[in-house]
Amino acid sequence: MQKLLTRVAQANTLLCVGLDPIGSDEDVTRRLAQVVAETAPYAAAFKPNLAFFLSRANGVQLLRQVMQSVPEGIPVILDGKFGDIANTALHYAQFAYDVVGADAVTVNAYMGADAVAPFARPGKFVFALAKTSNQSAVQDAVLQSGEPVSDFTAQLLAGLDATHGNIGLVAGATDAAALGRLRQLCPTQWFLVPGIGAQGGDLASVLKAGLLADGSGLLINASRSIWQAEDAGAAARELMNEINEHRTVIA
Ligand SMILES: O=c1ccn([C@@H]2O[C@H](COP(=O)(O)O)[C@@H](O)[C@H]2O)c(=O)[nH]1
Repeated sequence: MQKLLTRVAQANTLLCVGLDPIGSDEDVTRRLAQVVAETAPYAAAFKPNLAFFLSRANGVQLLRQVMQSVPEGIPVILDGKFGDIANTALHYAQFAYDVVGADAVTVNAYMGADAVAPFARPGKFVFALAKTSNQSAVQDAVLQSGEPVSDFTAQLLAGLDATHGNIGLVAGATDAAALGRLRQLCPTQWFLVPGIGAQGGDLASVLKAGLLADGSGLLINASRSIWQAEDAGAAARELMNEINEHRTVIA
């Protein structure tokens, strides 16, 4: 969290650059280096999605190469959506932190607190899925108590953050109303927000619903819209500026 806060303050950005590489091994190696170098000045964080690396024979090697190319001081969130019993989760955590060297991970909170806790190592950070950006998200299901699963999960994650101090939420940009409810339930935690760009989330509504009073608290992710842009640096800069315009209005 300290690394993220320092980066956000120094570079004045809430943009998370998603790395979902597609193409031949040769193209991907070159494009990854290019996208990281061109977007780094505008990135509060990078988010490589593990699936796009594991689908290649040299995936873990490529991921470690990416880690080395990220400039010092920019946090890397490994988007693995890990979720298993604690004994197994411990091994996923070792992979993410010790093998890859990530600063943070995404975790699936579906299996409960003990599945999240192994990732909450001191000095590391966890973004746990609370409300995903896909249309058929099961977190919209309503419990007998009358609250949606997403809100129940958010309360679980607020409790975990009170214990560990390093738990944030994943909240999709495609449902700003739900994101606003999560903000009520988790008034200080950081949210990682995918769904802007290719998935059509509305940036203004998301920022209005989720920004903290000091204009922080959200990491806005964009993957395909940057990866596929002719000029990745320009795409990142434009999105960062758009986010900052809204931050100025809201703060
Ligand atoms: O609810 C979620 C959780 C994670 N993701 C991931 O974020 C990026 C989004 O990519 P775009 O190209 O910007 O749509 C991708 O890695 C997803 O797996 C998500 O979209 N929604």
